Amino acid sequence: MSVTVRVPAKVNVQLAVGAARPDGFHDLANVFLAVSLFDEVTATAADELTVTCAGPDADQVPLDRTNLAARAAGILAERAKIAPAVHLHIAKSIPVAGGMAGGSADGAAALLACDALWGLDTPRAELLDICAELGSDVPFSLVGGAALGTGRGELLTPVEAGAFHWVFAVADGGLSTPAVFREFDRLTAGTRIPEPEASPALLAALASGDPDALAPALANGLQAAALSLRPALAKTLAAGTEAGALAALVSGSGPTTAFLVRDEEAAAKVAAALEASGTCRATRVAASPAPGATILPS
Ligand SMILES: C[C@@](CO)(OP(=O)(O)O)[C@H](O)COP(=O)(O)OP(=O)(O)OC[C@H]1O[C@@H](n2ccc(N)nc2=O)[C@H](O)[C@@H]1O
Ligand SMILES: Nc1ncnc2c1ncn2[C@@H]1O[C@H](COP(=O)(O)OP(=O)(O)O)[C@@H](O)[C@H]1O
Repeated sequence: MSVTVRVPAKVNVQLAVGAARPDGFHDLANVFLAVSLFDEVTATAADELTVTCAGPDADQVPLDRTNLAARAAGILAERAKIAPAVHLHIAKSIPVAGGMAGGSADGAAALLACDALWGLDTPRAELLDICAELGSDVPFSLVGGAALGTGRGELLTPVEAGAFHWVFAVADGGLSTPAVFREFDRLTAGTRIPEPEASPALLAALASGDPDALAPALANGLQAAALSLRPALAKTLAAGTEAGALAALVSGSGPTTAFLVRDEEAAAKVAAALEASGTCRATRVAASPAPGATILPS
């Protein structure tokens, strides 16, 4: 018997970053938006916990117990006092280490798939607790749509979002999330860092579904740090803007870059121009909001 769960990538339409906390994390006002790039995780009964992965970036995905899908299965089994007897197969489409929460997505998907496979019927609140234990981004991967994440990003409040169109430029290689936060600390050392707060203008623009209102409100507090570690991303951002994107920003901790466009036609044009510019490895077109982790019919 198998259970397959489909789970979306995310872009952060606002990422306000506070000062480093004593536990090393940063308080955030993190406005997450799920986009229609999906991984699929299939859980199949097996003798022991194993992970396989397929897709263009599969060679960059760890297959041991550090894989977030494996960690999710391990934590759920331990709580239920059963053996994690499952094979997890990840059909990977979300860029790896790209600032689109692909590992988090697989963690949330594996949790939902194992819960169904093992017939545990774990309450939603408990699943969200396990997600928060796995990582700051993981609760959002479970719920999808659009949400404001506070605390380290794990405390979610749903927000309203109209439909938007996006192009993503995938960079060569990844960026380490902790390294980008460390670079943020270095760049802001000695400055007063305000408490992170969601922008009312951004939330109103998101709800309106008007890309011309959303474009000037997009803001990523980690962008300067990502650009400092990967200066070539500035060329990618410029290439997308020159091709007619309404706005360009780094997705989360990067190095994937995100381009807000008016419609599907503009998306195809901007994607083609980005590919021709030679400033990225590949492009992906997507729409938002996308649903969170969902069990597919068998
Ligand atoms: C930056 C964001 C934006 O959504 O995602 P990515 O763009 O990397 O996908 C997130 O905050 C990443 O969340 P996630 O990838 O789940 O991070 P975690 O596993 O919880 O933490 C990894 C490390 O990132 C740093 N970290 C993470 C979250 C946070 N609020 N403050 C931090 O300082 C810490 O150094 C931590 O040890
Ligand atoms: N299922 C997974 N898919 C991708 N990466 C994973 C997974 N599990 C653990 N990782 C590790 O997490 C790191 C960050 O990957 P990812 O979640 O894709 O990026 P980001 O944190 O930038 O959104 C990877 O470099 C990899 O070592």
